[in-house]
Amino acid sequence: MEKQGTILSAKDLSIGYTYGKNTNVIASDITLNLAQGSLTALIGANGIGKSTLLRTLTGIQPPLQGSIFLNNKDLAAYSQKELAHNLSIVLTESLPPSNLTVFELVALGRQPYTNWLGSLSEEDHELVEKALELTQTAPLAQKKHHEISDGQLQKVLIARALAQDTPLIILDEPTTHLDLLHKVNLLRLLKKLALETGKCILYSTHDLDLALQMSDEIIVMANGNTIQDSPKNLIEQKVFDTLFNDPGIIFDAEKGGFVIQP
Ligand SMILES: Nc1ncnc2c1ncn2[C@@H]1O[C@H](COP(=O)(O)OP(=O)(O)OP(=O)(O)O)[C@@H](O)[C@H]1O
Repeated sequence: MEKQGTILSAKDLSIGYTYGKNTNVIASDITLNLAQGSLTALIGANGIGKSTLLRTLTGIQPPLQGSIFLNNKDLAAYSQKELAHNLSIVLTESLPPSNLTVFELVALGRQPYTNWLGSLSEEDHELVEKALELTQTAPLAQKKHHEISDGQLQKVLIARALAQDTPLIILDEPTTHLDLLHKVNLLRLLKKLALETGKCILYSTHDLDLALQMSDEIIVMANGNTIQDSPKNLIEQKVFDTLFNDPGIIFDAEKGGFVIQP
């Protein structure tokens, strides 16, 4: 039985790649539970398997073992259209060249609901405008998307996910390319959206100090195991002390951040 308010859960999950008869297991025994209205960070060293896990949780690649449930239904049983009504994905990759305005880009989030001509109903228009407002990108609406900064584009892509109106939003490294101020602003926005709209938001990041301060929960991928808990509990369990396997990178539990010994 799933916990109340659970949007996404995985049990005894193994993730990785198969080539013919060979299997490369990247991580196994992953159990996680993401609730409505929560902001969860996914952290771990380069190459540990964060993107592989996100690709598996979004149905882009199948799990090697175990089960994933989205809104109480097996992820494998979703059609593409149903999935687009339940899950939106924000990637950091640059967008293909186009002349779309910010409004048009955000309106693409309505595609799973529009008719084959892609014309927007009144409700679609309202949802796009609301998404622009929530992300404070309404003043950019008529600009071409290639005329805005990286920080603004991240917000616009989040607006597109909001316009898609799904209970779960997954973001792959949304703070990459941003300076500290814009990283903080983006995480504040995600936290506010989780709180005010009740959405379940999962994002991967290398900004550990920020993840510790801004997230409700953290999923830590480390060699051999994956743990999910609140930042406070993870600090108490000393999970961060051995994250990098380097005696010169020390976690200072009092400051709640990493200290480097040169
Ligand atoms: N398409 C693929 N086919 C086979 N192996 C892959 C593929 N993509 C990634 N891998 C391997 O899976 C492992 C985990 O990679 P992944 O990209 O999931 O890590 P990550 O934690 O997201 O890394 P980073 O923080 O550097 O983005 C790596 O050993 C990588 O070489």
